[in-house]
Amino acid sequence: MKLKVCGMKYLRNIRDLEAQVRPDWMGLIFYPPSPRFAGENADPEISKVSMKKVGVFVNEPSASILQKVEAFGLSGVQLHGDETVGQVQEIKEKSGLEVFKVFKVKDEMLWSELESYLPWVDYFLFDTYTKDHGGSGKTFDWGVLRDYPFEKPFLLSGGVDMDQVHAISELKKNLHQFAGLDINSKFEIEPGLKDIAKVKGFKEELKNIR
Ligand SMILES: O=C(O)c1ccccc1NCC(=O)[C@H](O)[C@H](O)COP(=O)(O)O
Repeated sequence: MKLKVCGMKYLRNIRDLEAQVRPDWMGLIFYPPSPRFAGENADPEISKVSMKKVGVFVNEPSASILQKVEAFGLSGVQLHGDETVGQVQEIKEKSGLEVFKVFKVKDEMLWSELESYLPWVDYFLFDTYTKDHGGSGKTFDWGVLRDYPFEKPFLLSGGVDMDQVHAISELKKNLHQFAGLDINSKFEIEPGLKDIAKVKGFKEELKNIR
């Protein structure tokens, strides 16, 4: 299973994550209202970190997204708001980077609404619906994913924690498109600062899931 550690903010914590865990991706939040906002007073050394860095954006104009791609050396873009298919296509075509399009789950999913995004995304990412857009620590009913109709791989997010490893393993048995997890607030000491030992323990657990 792949692992994305989202909401990283501090250079030292990022370096520890890189040295001790090296997940498939780390996420930097570029949404100013978030307590994990990484766009202000960011250490310029963050751009030199060799882990794959995904920028997380909420309804941000494309020009601003592409500027952050350059400034932070991003390898991917996560669109976490109500971005249109047209904007997702524009970001994919202009950046050529990995694109993660997020859909926030309330009670059910209208899968047909995702279909037109398929050509422009590398992964869908399913998170819990919240008015703050993300980082809620709340889990949605994963049963909604049972009838996921596409071959496009997806990441699961929203309050993911250590005690869900068994449920994750069960979900994976029935859904080969389930490619990985995106973790955040359940692995924090404070917003933006991750408990590296806990993240490392989670990655170890994921190794046993096929
Ligand atoms: O983390 C935030 O503060 C955040 C704010 C606005 C948009 C997205 C945000 N996080 C992006 C993520 O990908 C999180 O990992 C995801 O929402 C799950 O977070 P959590 O429920 O805390 O595990």
